[in-house]
Amino acid sequence: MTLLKVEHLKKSFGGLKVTDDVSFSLSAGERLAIIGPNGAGKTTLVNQVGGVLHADQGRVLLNDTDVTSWPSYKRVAHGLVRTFQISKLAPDMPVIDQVALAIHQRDGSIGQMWRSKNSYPHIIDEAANILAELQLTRVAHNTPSEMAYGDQRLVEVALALALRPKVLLLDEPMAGVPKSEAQLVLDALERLPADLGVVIIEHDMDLVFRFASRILVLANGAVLADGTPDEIRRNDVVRAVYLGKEGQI
Ligand SMILES: Nc1ncnc2c1ncn2[C@@H]1O[C@H](COP(=O)(O)OP(=O)(O)OP(=O)(O)O)[C@@H](O)[C@H]1O
Repeated sequence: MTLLKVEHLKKSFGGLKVTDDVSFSLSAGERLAIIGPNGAGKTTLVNQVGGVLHADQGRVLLNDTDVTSWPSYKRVAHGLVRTFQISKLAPDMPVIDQVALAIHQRDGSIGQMWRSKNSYPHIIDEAANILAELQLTRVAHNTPSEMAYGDQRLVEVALALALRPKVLLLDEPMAGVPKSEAQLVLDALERLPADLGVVIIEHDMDLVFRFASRILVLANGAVLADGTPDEIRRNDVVRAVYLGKEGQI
């Protein structure tokens, strides 16, 4: 089942074409990595898909509904949720409360946050389950300011999952994560719900080639290649333009 369709998106900043006729689709359960050199247009593309930025031309379809003109909050309500490269966590609030807040936001029951937690046990249970799926139970009652950076990035994923996405856009989940914590993040990402469609922007090629079922390579805003990790690894044009002639992948 196709969850997301991007058709002929175009975006320019002044004379600079940053998205140049990009099309791709994403099915339920697919893990699509978008890779490309710095400045290739990955973030700009994901911003247009998420509705943070509007395309000059082209369409974005979510479950066959044209959402091109929709603001991001409306796309979120229809199952398209993204995380950001820069942390948006509240530094001093226990993470289980932050996840509960996201669930309340989703359900339109934010007013209940002022009551005792005993009055919304189902929400606290759901928050605890989301954290458990990401192997974050051990830090559920910690605040981000006292957590390892890799765990903080996973809490961002937990907040996104609390919104019950069908499509999750992950913007560089490994950015800033020390090598010693990388395995933990990858393990958690591999445990994301099987039917979720995931689009990931990532520079860490270890993660990309282990996590992705398909890879879209961008260069100068245009699609250079779209294929399975094996096809991308063997693609001479990708090696020459992006990965270096020796092909470090
Ligand atoms: N608001 C803006 N105004 C003008 N130019 C912009 C703007 N946002 C991005 N650009 C330019 O668009 C191009 C694509 O940027 P983008 O951030 O999408 O690339 P990227 O592939 O995500 O890069 P990186 O891997 O470094 O994050 C770059 O040349 C960038 O300088």
